[in-house]
Amino acid sequence: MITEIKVEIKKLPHGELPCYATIGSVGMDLYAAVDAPVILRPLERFLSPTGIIISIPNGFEGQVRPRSGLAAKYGIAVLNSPGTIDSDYRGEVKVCLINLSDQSYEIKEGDRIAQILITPVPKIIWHSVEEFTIDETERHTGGFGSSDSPYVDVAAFEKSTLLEKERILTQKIVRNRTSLHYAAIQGYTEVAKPLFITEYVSFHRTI
Ligand SMILES: O=c1ccn([C@H]2C[C@H](O)[C@@H](COP(=O)(O)OP(=O)(O)OP(=O)(O)O)O2)c(=O)[nH]1
Repeated sequence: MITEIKVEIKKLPHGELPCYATIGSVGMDLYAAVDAPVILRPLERFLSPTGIIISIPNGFEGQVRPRSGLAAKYGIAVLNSPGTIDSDYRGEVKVCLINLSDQSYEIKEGDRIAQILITPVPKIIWHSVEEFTIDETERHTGGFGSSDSPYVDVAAFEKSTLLEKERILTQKIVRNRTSLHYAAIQGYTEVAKPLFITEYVSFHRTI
């Protein structure tokens, strides 16, 4: 089912209405509303006008995203991707382009330089707590590439609670037998055993 939402738009003299390139496109192309061609040298950036002003309904945002063709073929990216268009913004929509290639790139009037999506955004009301309702998660505090390593962080493992040890072992056994090995060596076999039966079997089935 397709939901249609009316969004008010003003087309400036130099602008063109963004439109969907195909029936199934989710982003609408934004056009460069430049008076004269602009040469973007390598690593140069340019805030391109688009010639449109939009009034996004409250509860929605505009996202300015790059076009993959421009990126893949010419190294042209949207620097602040995705650009955020606030619902209370009444200025001209602009696109901050950057040339990440080693060749100059020419932007001409009417070029399709980016795409815009209007998407719903819930209003968040912070609810301060001392403890989270759901505190134990598979990721826990891991981030920034933590899931890359198949090995148990020994120091962190030693310091963790039994519940955390179970969590670490569950994750690591599925990825790599080293942690199970470690658990057995360190005498954590009671923890590892029930996990061994379920996780180790499924590990072997998936490889
Ligand atoms: O790619 C973009 C990003 C932003 N804007 C406009 C609409 C947006 O509502 C306004 C502010 O953008 P943002 O909040 O990202 O910028 P800021 O640096 O935080 O500025 P401000 O202090 O004005 O919010 O600039 C654009 O036209 N194109």
